[in-house]
Amino acid sequence: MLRSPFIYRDDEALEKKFQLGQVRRLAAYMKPYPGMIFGALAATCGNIAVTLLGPFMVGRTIDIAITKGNTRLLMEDGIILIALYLLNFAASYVRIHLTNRLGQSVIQGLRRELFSHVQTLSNDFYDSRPAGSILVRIMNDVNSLQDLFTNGVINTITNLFTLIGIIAIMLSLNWHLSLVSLVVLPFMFLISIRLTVNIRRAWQQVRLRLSRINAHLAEGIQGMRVTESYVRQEENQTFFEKMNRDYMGRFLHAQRWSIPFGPLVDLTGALGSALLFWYGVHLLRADLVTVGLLIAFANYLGNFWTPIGQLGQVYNQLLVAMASSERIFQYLDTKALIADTPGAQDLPAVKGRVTFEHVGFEYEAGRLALDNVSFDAKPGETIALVGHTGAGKTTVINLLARFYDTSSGRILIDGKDIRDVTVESLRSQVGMVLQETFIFSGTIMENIRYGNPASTDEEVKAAATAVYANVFIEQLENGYETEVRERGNRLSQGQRQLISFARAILADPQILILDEATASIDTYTEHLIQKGLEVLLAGRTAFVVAHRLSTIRDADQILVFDHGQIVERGTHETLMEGKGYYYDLVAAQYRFLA
Ligand SMILES: Nc1ncnc2c1ncn2[C@@H]1O[C@H](COP(=O)(O)OP(=O)(O)OP(=O)(O)O)[C@@H](O)[C@H]1O
Repeated sequence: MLRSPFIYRDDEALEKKFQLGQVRRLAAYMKPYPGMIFGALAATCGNIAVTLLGPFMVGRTIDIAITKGNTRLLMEDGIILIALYLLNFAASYVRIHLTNRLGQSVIQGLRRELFSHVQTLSNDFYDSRPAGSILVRIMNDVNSLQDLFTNGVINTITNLFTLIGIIAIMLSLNWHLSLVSLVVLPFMFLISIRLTVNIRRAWQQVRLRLSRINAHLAEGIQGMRVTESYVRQEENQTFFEKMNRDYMGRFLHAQRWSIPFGPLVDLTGALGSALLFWYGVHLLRADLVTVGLLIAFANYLGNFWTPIGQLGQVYNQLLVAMASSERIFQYLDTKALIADTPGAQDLPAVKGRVTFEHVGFEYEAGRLALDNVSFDAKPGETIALVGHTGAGKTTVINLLARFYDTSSGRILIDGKDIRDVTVESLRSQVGMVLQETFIFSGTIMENIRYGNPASTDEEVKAAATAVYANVFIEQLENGYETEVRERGNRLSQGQRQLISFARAILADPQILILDEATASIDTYTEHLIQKGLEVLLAGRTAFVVAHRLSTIRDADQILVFDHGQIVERGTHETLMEGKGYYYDLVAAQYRFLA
């Protein structure tokens, strides 16, 4: 059986208490659309008018036209009623159209803002949360605000006015009868608020179980190879079935809450009508009311339910929106750790000198990942960074690309502190070839062009040819137009690395960061990579987290890291002669990779 570590972390509450500040902040998103709001409100006035006037007209028709046999008036009232309901239809059409447009516009704007903000956030943000949770916020949390923006605001105004209007008309027609009719009102409120809260919570639990199943499935499918190799299918199946049963149980529980809702509403409505007619008949006998008035009251009573029910719904939507918007605002309020300092200027075209001056860095307070690191790389040099795992090599390149800022010391490019230049101008001149080359869905051509979107097909092909990637690309069934699916599953590690070389050539940065792939690559591709690498490194200042002895051997400087410090430096020859740390490292790690 899989135990607790495999139970997914439901880190987020599904609803939160009402908070006025948050509501105000949400409401501000509707500000850019005054036209739609006023249009929808105007249309809603049409609906309110019909709800208020309809029963009154029916009552009048019964009393004056039908009871007294006035056919002319009957015709007139008939035409007025038809006109009223046509108006209602037109008003509803316009209102629904406008509120949907409003809801979608707000949601689209919010999602755009969220995505563009998340794109500016620094690595520390992505380090601390799984991609799935970011995705959920941008999609699900924003979606869950949709109802509120689409119906919430306009419906609340409509419903409040409708209720006040109905009560006012009823009181003005006959206050005795009004009080009797209003007896059921508190029960209606109670059912609407209490029951729907429980129903909502029950369905939230269902959705939670469903998202756990989804998370488990996603992980299960991604990790299928590991599952198969450890023969863990049966355990996985048991765990999945447990989740499945849990989901079913929650679904049936939610159903049990939902089923009585409709009948209870009907029952309360029927009780109200019974009460109204029971008392009404007394008044009728005493000639205090007319039949028409009684029927008008019954209609008004029927019209109570919709606004009360909808107000209950808005209340529910608000509680859910509080939780979702809190999470959304949390992201929007997260400041990018790395941002342009005031007065930052563009980094001029780089020559390629890179200097680290007493650089120290800690990811977490108190744990130095780099400690007093200094070196100077001249334009065009290749600097190999070597050391045991966790020694600090990746940290050096993370700081150079300014994914993080140094905790102490400074980094200079051509003598300029990288914190004084704009992040964009820095990153556009520092190319990166990472171990795990990300391949986007699309063709090989598009994937290479990612390095420089402005390049022509010929330039893409020239770049691929320069790093010997053309050799394997031309053997694919559609050459450069071959579709590679998400993450490039159909390409080998070596082929992906060649594509990333071509990308980098196309981007043509003066400073290049290269994290060599460690995966074993067949000798032929290895040979291509070797030749491609020479072309790629030529004429650029390159920092290579090297895993091939050949790359290290050709480097102008080798920096040997241990526990965040440079413990040795020099060329392959001088370091080997020294028979120190590097010598041992090569003997232990790189012997077979030569
Ligand atoms: N995002 C992070 N948050 C916290 N600590 C980190 C983070 N990334 C790295 N570290 C820590 O910083 C230290 C240096 O890590 P770094 O990734 O620079 O090592 P490395 O030499 O590149 O190792 P490898 O060869 O395994 O990639 C390690 O102790 C590591 O645990």
